[in-house]
Amino acid sequence: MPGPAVEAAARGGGGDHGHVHDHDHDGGGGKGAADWEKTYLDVLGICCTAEVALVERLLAPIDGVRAITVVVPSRTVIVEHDAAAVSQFHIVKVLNKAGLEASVRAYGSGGAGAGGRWPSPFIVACGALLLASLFAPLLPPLRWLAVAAACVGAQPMLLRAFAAAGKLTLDINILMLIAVAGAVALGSYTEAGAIVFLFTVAEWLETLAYTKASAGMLSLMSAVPKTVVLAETGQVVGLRDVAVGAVVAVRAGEVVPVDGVVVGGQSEVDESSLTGESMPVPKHPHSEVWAGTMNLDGYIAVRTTALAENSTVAKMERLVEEAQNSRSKTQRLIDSCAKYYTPAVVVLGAGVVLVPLLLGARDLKHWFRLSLVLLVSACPCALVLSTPVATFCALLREARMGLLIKGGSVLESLGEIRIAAFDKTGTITRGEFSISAFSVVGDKVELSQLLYWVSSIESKSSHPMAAALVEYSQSKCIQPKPENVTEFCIYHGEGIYGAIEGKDIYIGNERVLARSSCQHQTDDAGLNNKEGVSTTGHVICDGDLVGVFSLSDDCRTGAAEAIRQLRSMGIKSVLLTGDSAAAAKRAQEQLGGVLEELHAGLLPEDKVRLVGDLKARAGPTLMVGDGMNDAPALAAADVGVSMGLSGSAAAVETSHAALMSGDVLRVPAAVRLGRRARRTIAANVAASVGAKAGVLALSLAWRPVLWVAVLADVGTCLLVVLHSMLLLRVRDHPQQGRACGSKPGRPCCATAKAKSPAARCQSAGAPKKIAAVRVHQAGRLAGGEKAKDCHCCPKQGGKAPEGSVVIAIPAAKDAAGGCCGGGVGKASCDAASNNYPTTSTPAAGEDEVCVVISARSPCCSKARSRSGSPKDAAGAAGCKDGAMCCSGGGGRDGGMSSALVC
Ligand SMILES: Nc1ncnc2c1ncn2[C@@H]1O[C@H](COP(=O)(O)OP(=O)(O)OP(=O)(O)O)[C@@H](O)[C@H]1O
Ligand SMILES: [Zn+2]
Repeated sequence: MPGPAVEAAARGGGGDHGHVHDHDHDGGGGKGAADWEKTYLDVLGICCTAEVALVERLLAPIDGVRAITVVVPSRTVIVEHDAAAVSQFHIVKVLNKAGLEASVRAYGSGGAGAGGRWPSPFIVACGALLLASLFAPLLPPLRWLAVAAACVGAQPMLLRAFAAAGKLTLDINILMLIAVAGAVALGSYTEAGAIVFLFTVAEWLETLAYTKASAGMLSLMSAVPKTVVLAETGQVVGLRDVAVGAVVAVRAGEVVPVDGVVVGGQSEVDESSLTGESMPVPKHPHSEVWAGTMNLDGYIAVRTTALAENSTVAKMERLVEEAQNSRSKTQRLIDSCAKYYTPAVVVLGAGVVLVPLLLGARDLKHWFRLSLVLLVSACPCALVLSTPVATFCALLREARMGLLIKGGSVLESLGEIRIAAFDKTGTITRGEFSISAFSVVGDKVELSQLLYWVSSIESKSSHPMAAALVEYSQSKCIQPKPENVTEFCIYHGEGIYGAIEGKDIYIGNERVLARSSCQHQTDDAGLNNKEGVSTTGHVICDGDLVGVFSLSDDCRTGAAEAIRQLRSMGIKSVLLTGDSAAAAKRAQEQLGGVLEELHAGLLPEDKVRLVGDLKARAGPTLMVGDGMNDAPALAAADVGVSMGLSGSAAAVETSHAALMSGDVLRVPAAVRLGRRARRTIAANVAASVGAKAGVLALSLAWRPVLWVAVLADVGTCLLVVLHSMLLLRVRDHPQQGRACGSKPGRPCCATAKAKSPAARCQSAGAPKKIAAVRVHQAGRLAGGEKAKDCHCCPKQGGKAPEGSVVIAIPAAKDAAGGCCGGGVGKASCDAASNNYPTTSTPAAGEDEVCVVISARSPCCSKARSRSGSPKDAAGAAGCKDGAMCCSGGGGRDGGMSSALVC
């Protein structure tokens, strides 16, 4: 039996997947041979995976059909076909001839079917006849009514059974019909009627449940209008014909048809279909808007930034579709078991009759009955559905929360996460920088000249800092002229380079200073001491430092709470940032010290390596990031979550899940749901296997009862579906989640409260020492090429990426009592026991300063014994009692968790 959702490339191979149209019939035709169209069909006759093969065998031979996708959980068949060669109605007709009850889904209408709401006349008649037949003890001929009930109710089953038999597929309908025939042959008419009635009623109830689930699916993909109004001319054109850069008009109450930027008017837009966020978002010129969101009030003119088929909502739709088709590990395992289960049980059923028959057993009726029970139990329906339905519901729930998960296996991994790594800029923080200072160094250039250069070059960068710098210049009445920039280049983790008016200009952090071979000793102490500074930037013109600036960025609302929630679930959080140690530190302060580790100054490849280390050290790793520099790390993590709408396209592309809003609290919620889905699947599997085992045990221990077997089969099917649907009702955030996160005006709730002992500890001693960290780092990197040769504490075996700053976080005083996990050596352990940051002097001949800013969790002896090097052992031994452990338990690569600054 094939999987519950199988994509069958039927014809013409897998050509261009990028160009897929929705199923509008009028807009599509006559554009040449390759006008592929996608038709969505509700097919009520799909009971379980058995019908997948049937649907494929029916549709694949049709000319003009390119691909068939069967989504069992939502009973949807998606057919990609050439509209000119084969119409939707022909496809529907073929399916209906096989009794599959197919209908074309109208765009925006509720899913699985118009016919689902009330039981079909067949079911009603079957029930009525069966009820009447129960009076047979009073009037014996009434018992024939039960046979009539079976005949009437079995009509739809018969059609499907014939179609399946014709295609040489053994499906549930055939099995049930054999059981009915057997019951009649045995003279148990009531039982025959009961089998049919139970089966059809259960099927109907299942359909009802599915309808509900897939209706949610469709409301998620809110209907994007097919036509748009061009703002300038008022002309109405087809959505597909809208070019990038066209300006379209969106009136109040209309759905935004394309992704774009507002160029006129203002309004509030409901983005809940994309982000799951119910608060309307105000839009004014320069705001971004997305297709599929609802313009609530006011008129806006939108300049499109993407073709309709590349809009975010179209991508979402494709993602959700693909997610339904990708099978998880558990699902694959179950499917391959199911493949052997049915034939095995059918053979067993035959054997149970044949062997006693050949041996001349007396009680043949008993064996025949047992054989029928086995046949009925041969459908692994509930087991096969146990995973996909739960996955479908969980994915749907996540999507409604604004998190698009690319498949069941990702969901499965999400439930296993042990450690979470967060990017800083744009993930933990808003990525909305404000410039706190911008000054000229030396007298080579004027401020206005400098701002003009910087803003012109930054206009070409998509880094969050760039937008702030451009805006700052504009606020000083200086207009950037990106067209004057003749050369442009991005150095990841460093900054940018641009040539303008014959000048070579570098903008970025200390690394860029080194790159530009600027000999200037950085002297930005004045900037550093300012309250709230996070990042310092440099402008180098033709090898001379000509400007410095500082920017700050606030934490996202709920970031601290999200990390705290993760911690309460046993998941540690670490920070991986390309930004400076000072900025990392500031974020940590704002968060109230909730992060276990900070890693700063990382290049994209360092992030990948650290994610690999986390995986080896702690197990399944979650990575949340937004930038281009996060993309490789997102791919490397077990689950990479990108910040969808605000994040870079590369991050969204390589991640396993995309968060459509800036609400980081969705991350712990998603993990919770992932865990819940795992439990649901486990319970489903247990119930479906248990039911079959129970029927078998009952048959052997007492006597085989057919209707009990049928009830167990269809009953567990129904149970599995209903149980899975509970996932749809999981609440977004637990109560505590919202409590402080939603208070406006506070960047991070933890900062405001500053209740945690860690935070108190920090405010006592940390900031001063932290400044020392930064100075050391800056000093080192400003040294030009030396930065390249310097390894951070080589004793660590190079675990800490070159040039990075690793800081273990101040611990709560009451958490003392651990040990030093290793890597940092004795000096640091001693430092650690002081509970505040300490700088140890460099050992002779070493160009490094190891800084330990204490640590968080007490580590266990197990972790200690694992650290291999004698040096580590010595370090561990030196700080047995009272000393703190380097966070992360100082496991195999405890070096990573220590604080090292060269
Ligand atoms: N366009 C730019 N203008 C000025 N400085 C830049 C620019 N791009 C990068 N930088 C400098 O390079 C540093 C590292 O950038 P990178 O994109 O790797 O990380 P980030 O976005 O700051 O942090 P995170 O990794 O947390 O997202 C920045 O902190 C900044 O100092
Ligand atoms: Zn079934």
